[in-house]
Amino acid sequence: MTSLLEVSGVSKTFDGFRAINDLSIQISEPELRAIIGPNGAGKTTFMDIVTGKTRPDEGRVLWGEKNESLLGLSEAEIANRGIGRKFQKPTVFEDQTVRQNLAMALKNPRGPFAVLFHRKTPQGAQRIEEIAAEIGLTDQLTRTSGELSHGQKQWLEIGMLLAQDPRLLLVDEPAAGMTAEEREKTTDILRRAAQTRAVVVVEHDMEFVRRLDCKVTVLHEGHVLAEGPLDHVTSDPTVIDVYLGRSDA
Ligand SMILES: Nc1ncnc2c1ncn2[C@@H]1O[C@H](COP(=O)(O)OP(=O)(O)OP(=O)(O)O)[C@@H](O)[C@H]1O
Repeated sequence: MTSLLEVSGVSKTFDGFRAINDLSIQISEPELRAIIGPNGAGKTTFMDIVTGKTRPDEGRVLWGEKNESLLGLSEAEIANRGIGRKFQKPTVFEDQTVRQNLAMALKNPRGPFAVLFHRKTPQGAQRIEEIAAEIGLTDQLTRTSGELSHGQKQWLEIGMLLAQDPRLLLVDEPAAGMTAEEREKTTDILRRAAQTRAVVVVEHDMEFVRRLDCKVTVLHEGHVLAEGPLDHVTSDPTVIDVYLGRSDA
């Protein structure tokens, strides 16, 4: 495991309020990491900073073997480096089939016409089958995406991100609105995806985080409060005090 993303000493103030406060987080490759913390802890802002949506006031965000700074890059440039983000709400093309959605998302050879022709190549078709298997939608490939359940749409969107072959996948509250069975399948998908890449999951659902069975980072007031296995962080008195004991946890 080598360090893929290194966030160090990052701070961000909004209108005098310090949402991120001297935050340092390192993500390896491959790795599955869960980030938990009470409302307002800075989880979304952390992802906004990594993806270039929000510029920090200070600190470093370094990427890859060459320790490239992501801070001067646009959101598109950062995405091109191999950072994919899954927002809470699924955004698949509802009128298109599952196969068409995956075909559109496949990483294509660069060039103006490659996108048009790529879909028809045998490699593209094979990759679609592989991704469909990875997200458990093999038997849904010909279905119109709008007909899928909420969970299936979430998996399709994860598949569309996997099609881009990201080195780091940021996933925001994947379990929200899912049935228990869907949540279980989602943990399987994320765990599998994290065997070959870095996957960072922001989640409130503790049972979901437990099933992810990975290193957990607890954020509080924009700072890392505790880090380690779930049992370790959940037995930390400060974590219990600020997070687990609260009704919004
Ligand atoms: N663009 C912004 N302008 C002003 N304040 C902001 C902005 N973005 C975030 N904040 C504030 O920064 C703090 C951290 O917010 P953030 O959304 O990162 O927390 P979070 O841990 O993701 O919370 P939640 O679990 O509720 O999604 C909050 O107090 C929020 O109100």
